Amino acid sequence: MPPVVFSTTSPRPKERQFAMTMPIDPTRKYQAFTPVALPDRTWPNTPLTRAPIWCAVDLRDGNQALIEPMGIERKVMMFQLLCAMGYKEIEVGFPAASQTDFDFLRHLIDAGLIPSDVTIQVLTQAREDLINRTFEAVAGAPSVIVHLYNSTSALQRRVVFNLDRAGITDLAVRGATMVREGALRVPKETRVRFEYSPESFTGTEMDYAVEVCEAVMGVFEPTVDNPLILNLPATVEMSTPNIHADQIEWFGRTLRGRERVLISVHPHNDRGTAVAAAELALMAGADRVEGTLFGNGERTGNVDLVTLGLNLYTQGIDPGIDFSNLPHIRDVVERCNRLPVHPRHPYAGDLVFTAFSGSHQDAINKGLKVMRETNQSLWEVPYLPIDPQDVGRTYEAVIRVNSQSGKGGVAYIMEQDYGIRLPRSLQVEFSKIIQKIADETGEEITSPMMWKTFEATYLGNDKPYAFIDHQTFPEAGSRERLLTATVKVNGAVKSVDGRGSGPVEALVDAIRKDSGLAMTIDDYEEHTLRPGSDAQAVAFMRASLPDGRIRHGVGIDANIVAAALKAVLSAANHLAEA
Ligand SMILES: CC(=O)SCCNC(=O)CCNC(=O)[C@H](O)C(C)(C)COP(=O)(O)OP(=O)(O)OC[C@H]1O[C@@H](n2cnc3c(N)ncnc32)[C@H](O)[C@@H]1OP(=O)(O)O
Ligand SMILES: CC(C)C(=O)C(=O)O
Repeated sequence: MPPVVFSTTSPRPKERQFAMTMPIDPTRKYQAFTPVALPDRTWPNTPLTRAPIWCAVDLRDGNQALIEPMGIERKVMMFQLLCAMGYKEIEVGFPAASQTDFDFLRHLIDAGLIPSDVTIQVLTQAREDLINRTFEAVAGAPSVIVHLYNSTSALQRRVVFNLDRAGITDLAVRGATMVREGALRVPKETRVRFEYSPESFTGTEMDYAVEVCEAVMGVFEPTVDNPLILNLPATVEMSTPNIHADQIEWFGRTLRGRERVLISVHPHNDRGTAVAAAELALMAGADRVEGTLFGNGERTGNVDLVTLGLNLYTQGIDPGIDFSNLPHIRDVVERCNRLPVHPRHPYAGDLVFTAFSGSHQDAINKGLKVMRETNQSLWEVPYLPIDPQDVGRTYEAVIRVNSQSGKGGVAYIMEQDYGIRLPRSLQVEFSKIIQKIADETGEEITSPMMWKTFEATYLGNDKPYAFIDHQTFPEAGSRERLLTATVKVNGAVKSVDGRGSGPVEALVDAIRKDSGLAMTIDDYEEHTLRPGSDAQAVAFMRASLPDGRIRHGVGIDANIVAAALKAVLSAANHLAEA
């Protein structure tokens, strides 16, 4: 497979690179979109409660926009992915347009690759030769939607077809008639349904859009049981999503025989609001959505079916599509399209479950902890609109550390990756060390880098004192214990003696006698690193000098007393350095 490309554009001409002033007066070059008048719109008060009928058009609209259109192998891979995810209507191509599309369709049919509950959809223009070829291509398929389109917008009527409204209606009606007749020629076992798109619907006067669609309905004679799909494409997204929703509601309210059609939408993303447009269109009465995985498609793309589906899911609505292995879905789509999915793409991007910033990390960390501790099923974690595990991601990359991070992020990684629950005051101290490194390097601190720093700072700081062994003895006539520790002092092995109520206090006493370091232990915590009999213990000491300076020490050992004594020496070494 060729590598996935991240840049598909040529470099800009040099002289334009730094020109920051737009030379054109937009008030003279562009005009505001004229909305349809719908003051009594009802869609704003109609929440979404169920998934629409989905139609995946990756193999047609997505494919026609690729730098390297898919060959049969990639097409089969995409088709099988879409089927596995649960799409039941899949536009597989424009079979009359290219031999590859034709051959792919024949391969799907002849090799029996179409599941019995999946309907394939094929696109054709309103041209006799193309329609005839389309029917050749679909013969033998179990269930087909033949999708006829012609542009109806004022602009295209004028510049592309040089026809008036009546001329375009005539083109559509003739096309529909040819499609209806073509359907009579296919073998009986192939169930044929029809779809008509007044292409460039968003640039079409609404009264004319209704007029041409009613004329096409007159040919297909749909019924409630065998409805015609009227697909209303935002071939070019031209307005804010609310205006698009007004168009859809207006169309549905005006069309005669609304109950005999399924209204489908097909948003493109020219203004970057295709998802919103689709959602509001569904509120406005659309029954069906055509789109592609991750929004591949002409120019800025089609509406993204993954985002739409998971937006429903996160509102507690079953999208009817399986997104449980989104990394795999993304991988297949990237291989088929030879285009990358952006790291910030909703739900699927590499970085969408990752927090670098301190306050986000802190909140996520606390949220996950509450979820764990309370065993609650309702997902409520700050900054994470969905549980990453629901889409096949892990919590591994949820928190990553750079100069924007705080103690919460550091604590999370130390616990998650190394099982070390840093006490709060040590979190503060260690995160400052990490932040300094991140600031100085300007880079991310990966988990192994963090561990190396932790090790070097707290476990490997062996000057002047390094622990070797210890023994404790009761002291006759006293409740205190005597301790003899074998240590290295700046590399030389030596015994030091002290007394105290326990081994920790006794070692502090021994150090004071040996070096004069007037250290006291302010706090002490210890926990096992792994459950089991050979578990290691990790001990944390917070120690201070009389002048108020505070330092921490950490010790790890299979013996809990030895772990604590190592932590005392680690803290002593830091204080000696201070
Ligand atoms: C919005 C969309 O995505 S629509 C789907 C678009 N997809 C594609 O175009 C991909 C596949 N297309 C193709 O391979 C080619 O365009 C073909 C095979 C379909 C047609 O190729 P050609 O015959 O060379 O026509 P070409 O596309 O250059 O020209 C378009 C002609 O068809 C006419 N036309 C365009 N759309 C339609 C239509 N829906 N119905 C009838 N005629 C149409 C145009 O007016 C123009 O006519 P003219 O030759 O009299 O000026
Ligand atoms: C053919 C139609 C549905 C289309 O692809 C579009 O308008 O974008």
